[in-house]
Amino acid sequence: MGNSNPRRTNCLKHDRMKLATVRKTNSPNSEVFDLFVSYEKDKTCNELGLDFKEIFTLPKNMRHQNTTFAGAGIQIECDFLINFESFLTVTREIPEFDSLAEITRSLDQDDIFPDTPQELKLVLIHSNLKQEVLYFDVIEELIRTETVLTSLNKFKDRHLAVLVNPISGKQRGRRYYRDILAPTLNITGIKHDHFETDSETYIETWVDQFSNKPFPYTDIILIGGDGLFSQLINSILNNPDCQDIIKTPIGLLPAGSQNATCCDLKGKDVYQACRNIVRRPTVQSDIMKIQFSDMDSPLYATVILWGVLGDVVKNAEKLRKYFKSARYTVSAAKMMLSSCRMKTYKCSIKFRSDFITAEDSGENLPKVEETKENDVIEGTSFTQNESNKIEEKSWNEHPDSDLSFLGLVTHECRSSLSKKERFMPPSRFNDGRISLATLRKCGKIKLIHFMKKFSKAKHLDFEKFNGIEVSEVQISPGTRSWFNIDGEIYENDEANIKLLPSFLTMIGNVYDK
Ligand SMILES: Nc1ncnc2c1ncn2[C@@H]1O[C@H](COP(=O)(O)OP(=O)(O)OP(=O)(O)O)[C@@H](O)[C@H]1O
Repeated sequence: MGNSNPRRTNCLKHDRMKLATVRKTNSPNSEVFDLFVSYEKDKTCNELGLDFKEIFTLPKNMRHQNTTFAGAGIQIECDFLINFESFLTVTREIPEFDSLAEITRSLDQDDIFPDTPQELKLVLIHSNLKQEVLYFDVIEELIRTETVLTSLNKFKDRHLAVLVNPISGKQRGRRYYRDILAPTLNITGIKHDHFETDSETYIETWVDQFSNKPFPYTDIILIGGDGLFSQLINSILNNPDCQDIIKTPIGLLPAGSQNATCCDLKGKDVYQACRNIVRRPTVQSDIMKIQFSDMDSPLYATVILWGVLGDVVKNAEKLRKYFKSARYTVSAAKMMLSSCRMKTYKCSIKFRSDFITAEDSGENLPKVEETKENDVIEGTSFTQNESNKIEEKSWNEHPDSDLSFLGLVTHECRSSLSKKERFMPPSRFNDGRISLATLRKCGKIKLIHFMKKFSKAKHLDFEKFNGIEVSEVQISPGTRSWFNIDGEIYENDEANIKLLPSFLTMIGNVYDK
């Protein structure tokens, strides 16, 4: 969220560069301030670099004291401070949200000295769309400030495809688009086309239209949940004429029920997710390729759940209409309150832990021709070649076979429904590992204890819980059972899951470990 607390006092933690002398009103008699950007101590400050930390003003007469105090840890009061984490952009005019396109155009013009005299002012905009106006006396200082601050938005020529799922989660997708993303994109001059899903197959058809054509967008932005994201990557990767699209950076706005993918890319807060979309930091992200024993095409996912979690999600889908994003909780509660004993989920698990880079994997798309050959398996899965390959490799037998659940994830899996919950706290999108989590069979009371610890991300030391890092897994329940693949449900009796490291370019940041 935007942080513009005018009296924060820690700006001297950083070194700083003065940009200009400014006033807060356009009256020539108003109080004068010095405007600074700060950057981390001991780092070289590159005028057009991206390492700035804060923008702040100090009363002009504090300048000398300020120099004396630098580094001494003495607290002084900034009159105005914006953390760069929340700073969105800077414009020349106070934006009116219906005429934002005009403002963008005026910013794009090269003639920075307009014919008609204008007020020398800049409007600093936070990611919560709050604004701060600064008036300048000297045009050169205004331009320098504008140049330094706009340098943060380094990707200018972008054209976004924004896809909104209006039924995701609490059905806030349309509102997030209309009230938050669209105005933000307009302010920052980022072009976009808007699409709204009207059926479960919309995404697939949308991707299909670009078969064998140049993809016209620089970024794909999804306003929805994890299911929408999963649908997008599967629609791209399972269409041999569109696989090149997977190179496109994908950004998310958290409008779904859990939004694990978006939360783990530091986008739990919708404004923060929006800021990520504008600034466009990217993370090369791992995904898993899943080959079911009786499905022709593989699936791609970041989260696979099996056992009680597969069943809970399957039953939750029937409750979507009435309980929306609370459906998972209701489905779990129903299972716990039923008179039946907890089911034991039996399966044999084999895994490998030889970690490879994207180059080694030989599956780093987009090599469209290669993908056609290797990824779209003709006929039944596990062709002779493929199964021979599996046998040649050194597989380890997992010690647990009577389970409550099994989970495979390529990221932590935070949840927008809970503050602390994280399925696999050490896992990161870009660590080149699949985290394999198992919970040995337990009764309802034990499971409740586990869930209590789980909700605080303190479950890693739970006696029946086991978490390991793997590169490939074979799950054989023997009988057909439910697999939850990124929130979608598939019934099968065997799955081979392989890590594709650094396969996707996701917009966002990962949390430090
Ligand atoms: N207009 C629509 N009508 C019906 N279903 C749709 C429509 N648009 C998308 N879908 C389907 O909705 C499903 C779920 O979408 P999404 O992941 O966005 O929300 P969610 O399930 O509420 O959130 P999460 O996945 O975070 O739990 C997707 O599988 C998608 O196919």
